Amino acid sequence: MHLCVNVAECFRALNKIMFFSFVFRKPKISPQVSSIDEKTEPFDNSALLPWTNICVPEELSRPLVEMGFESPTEIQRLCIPAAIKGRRDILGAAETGSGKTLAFGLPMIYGIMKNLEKDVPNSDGDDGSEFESDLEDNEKDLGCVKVSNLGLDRPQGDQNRLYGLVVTPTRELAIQIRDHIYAAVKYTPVKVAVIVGGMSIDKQQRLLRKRPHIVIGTPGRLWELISTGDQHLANVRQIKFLAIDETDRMIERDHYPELRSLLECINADESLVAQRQNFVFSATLTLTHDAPKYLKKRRRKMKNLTVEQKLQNLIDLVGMKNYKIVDVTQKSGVAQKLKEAKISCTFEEKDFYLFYLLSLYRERTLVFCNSISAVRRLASLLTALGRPPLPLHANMQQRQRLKNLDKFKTSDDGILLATDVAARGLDIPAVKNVIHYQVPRTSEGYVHRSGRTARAEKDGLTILLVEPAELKFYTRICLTLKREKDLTEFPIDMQALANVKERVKLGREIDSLALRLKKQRSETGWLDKAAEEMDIIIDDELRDREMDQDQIASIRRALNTKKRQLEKLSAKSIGRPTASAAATVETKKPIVKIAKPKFFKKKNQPTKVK
Ligand SMILES: Nc1ncnc2c1ncn2[C@@H]1O[C@H](COP(=O)(O)OP(=O)(O)OP(=O)(O)O)[C@@H](O)[C@H]1O
Repeated sequence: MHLCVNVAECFRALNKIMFFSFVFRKPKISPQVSSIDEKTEPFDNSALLPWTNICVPEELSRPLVEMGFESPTEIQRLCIPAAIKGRRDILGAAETGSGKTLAFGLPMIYGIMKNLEKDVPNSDGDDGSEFESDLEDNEKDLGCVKVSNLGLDRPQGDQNRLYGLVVTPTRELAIQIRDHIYAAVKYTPVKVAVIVGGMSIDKQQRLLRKRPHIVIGTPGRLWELISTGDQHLANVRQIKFLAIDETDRMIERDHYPELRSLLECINADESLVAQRQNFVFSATLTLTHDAPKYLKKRRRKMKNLTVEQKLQNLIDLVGMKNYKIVDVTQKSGVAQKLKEAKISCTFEEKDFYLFYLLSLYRERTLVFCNSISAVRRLASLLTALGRPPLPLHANMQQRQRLKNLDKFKTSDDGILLATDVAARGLDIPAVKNVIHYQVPRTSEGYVHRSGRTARAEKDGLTILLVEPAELKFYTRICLTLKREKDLTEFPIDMQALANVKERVKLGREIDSLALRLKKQRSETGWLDKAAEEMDIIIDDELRDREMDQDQIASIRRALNTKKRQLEKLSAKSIGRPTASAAATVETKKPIVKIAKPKFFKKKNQPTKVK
């Protein structure tokens, strides 16, 4: 009996550890050490110069060099000295994947290090530097770095107070920023934690009891914990550093009302606001556009802002002072190495083109849809076609979202099929192609979605599937991003497309038969169960059920036939295998100059599929 209990306990513990190992993933960076003096391998200090030259101290430069970051990126070079030396607030705009996280992360960590040096340790001399041994395994995994095992009964000295807050629009982005900052604080006593929705609030409260210096979170969960009186976050008004990533998105009207509440709360006391350093960053911070004509005059006026007006709104809302604006965005609005193309097609043809791209180019690809229902439908179709994608949308369990993201990162030809929840900030290595199954409704959406590829000086391709009803959105994006030329039409092998079309049609049939089967099964299952529970037999019910059984059998037969047909087709090659979609675009015809307003009329007639 005793043994049984122990085995059950072990099993429960194992389950718990496995859950935490991916929900609160331990950053992939090497384990934290408490001091740079503990370094084991000889280190060439001259490698630190590009960083120390821009005021980044050795403790912070060293992990960067160890990660292979030889020198700062442009945005980092322009922001970091002003923030560290000049203690300036920063409004930073730079292309996607250009290293904005460290541009605000490093000054924030530096500032906290200085505060910790200045502030007197607790009376018992505990400076929070003997840590991890006291923690349970899964708590270490929570990303609260080097935390001392303090209880709430301990007085909260400045060594263990909340200094910095980073607010981001999505949970995945918050976790990613935690990982970046975690890597950078390796040789410092700075502690970091992440607080996001969709995960156990109790565990996050426990995490906050460890008193991290930096809390990274999404507005909803942060505000929930602040409102319910969390003791560590009660200090939020006194934070000395605030970073709002993807700020333009975060302050959009009707989005993230909790962020506005949070800002009102922390801006209530003028004297505290004056002591705070603020960082406001986004790739589209300085992007402005003409509001669409269909909007009412007042709404149009509100949307038709100049860059100066847009930034001033941000400055006022966040409560910035002595700020520096650093805008190093490209004229095109997108990353320098990004190739752009489009496929003009009809609504019905989109599935064919999507499957064509995913079959011919077996590369890590992110497909964006505008709605959750589109993600669900395509996930089901692509699975039926034998190219199952990894879905990611807001209605999924957080645990599954993170699991799919992890799987995608490790699959060379993986497909992440996502809504805009994955559009901003996610830094997934080696994404080769971004496909917009539906044209994004805003230019910002296009820039950020496309920015999941061609990051950190790497190459990448973005392809828009444009149906006639979406031309107005496409035009608006081109005009806002000051395109003088129409995007290149992605070259299509028509024979391969015809092969794809046959398969997709079968795939659709299989998908719809499978759905009918599922529906029938659940209905019959319900009748069976109800009859069994009531212990009765009703003739009509029985007759219906028998008819259902016949129907089920016939659907199953049809389904199997279609599956066999698809299997046979799938054994044949679709077309010439091509190494990379980006290389295909290089064989493009000369690009067509944009002619407004008949921009799309002749040149971009949808391609007919035979
Ligand atoms: N100095 C550097 N040298 C090399 N790589 C760097 C450097 N700084 C950051 N990186 C890497 O570049 C990638 C992109 O950085 P980051 O996610 O901060 O970009 P971003 O500008 O915030 O992008 P987005 O606008 O999409 O949010 C990351 O993998 C990061 O580790």
